[in-house]
Amino acid sequence: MADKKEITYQEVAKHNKADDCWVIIDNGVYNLTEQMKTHPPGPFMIKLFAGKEATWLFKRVLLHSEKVFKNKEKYRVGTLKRVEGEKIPNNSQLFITFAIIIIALVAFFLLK
Ligand code: HEM
Repeated sequence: MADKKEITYQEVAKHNKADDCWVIIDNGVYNLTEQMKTHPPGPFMIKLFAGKEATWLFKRVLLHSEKVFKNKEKYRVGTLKRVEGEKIPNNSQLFITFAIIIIALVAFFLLK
């Protein structure tokens, strides 16, 4: 079964481009190359996590319905083979920092 295929982080990290984008959500590895092109807020949100861990933000986006959670299984390429002590990059903090700066700028210009 394709689902059982074990994929190392080293392999995921190679798929870090706009035309070849794999992400990690929980223990699954997903090929979101096609979904990135049609992603409602734009490709940027998914591109930021290309070849990386995306679980934290993916689960917190309230606009991600049950359907999105279920549908993602169609894009699953395998299961992540975790290696003890291996650090997997995650750009959630970068996203949050970026969002806070934008919100602060908007608030500044609206309230001044
Ligand atoms: C602030 C960040 C994000 C926003 C506002 C956002 C918003 C959305 C919206 C509105 C949809 C459509 C929902 C629907 O059809 O019911 C969607 C779908 C989806 N999003 Fe996001 N998203 C964000 C980040 C991410 C991230 C980080 C990932 C994974 C790396 C991701 C993966 C997906 C996937 C796989 C779908 C389903 C696409 C499909 O089946 O065609 N999103 N997102």
